[in-house]
Amino acid sequence: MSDTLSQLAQVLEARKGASPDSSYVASLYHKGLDAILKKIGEEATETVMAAKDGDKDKIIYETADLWFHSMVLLAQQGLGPDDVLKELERRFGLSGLEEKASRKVD
Ligand SMILES: N=c1c2ncn([C@@H]3O[C@H](COP(=O)(O)OP(=O)(O)OP(=O)(O)O)[C@@H](O)[C@H]3O)c2ncn1[C@@H]1O[C@H](COP(=O)(O)O)[C@@H](O)[C@H]1O
Repeated sequence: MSDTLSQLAQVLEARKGASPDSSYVASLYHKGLDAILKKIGEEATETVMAAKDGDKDKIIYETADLWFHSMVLLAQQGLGPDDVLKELERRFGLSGLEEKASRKVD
């Protein structure tokens, strides 16, 4: 897993013990699942709008917001980015793309 995702996941885990007044992430945990899902919906919509505008910088910014809030959801559910990466790796292996990708490099 990327160091950034791994380190962010550790911070998100640590925020479970923080006061809602001291941290944005802790305040989201405190508000609960619906508040986290609302943020994911908003950030997904903003990502779509950025793509429709063809604004690459904004696509990156909004996708980062979307990934971040998805990671908050994973943490709140007792999951982490490694669970999602394992699923992607499983699909990658199943489709034979791994083999095709390595052949392309050769
Ligand atoms: N990566 C992020 C990150 N990305 C986005 N955000 C927050 O997500 C929110 C995005 O919401 P919007 O785009 O709707 O902007 P907004 O209008 O300010 O938000 P709202 O007032 O509507 O909530 C903003 O408040 C951002 O600050 C983040 N907040 C925190 N992190 C990481 O999480 C770590 C822990 O954060 P804290 O819990 O705040 O210490 C930090 O060290 C960062 O690494």
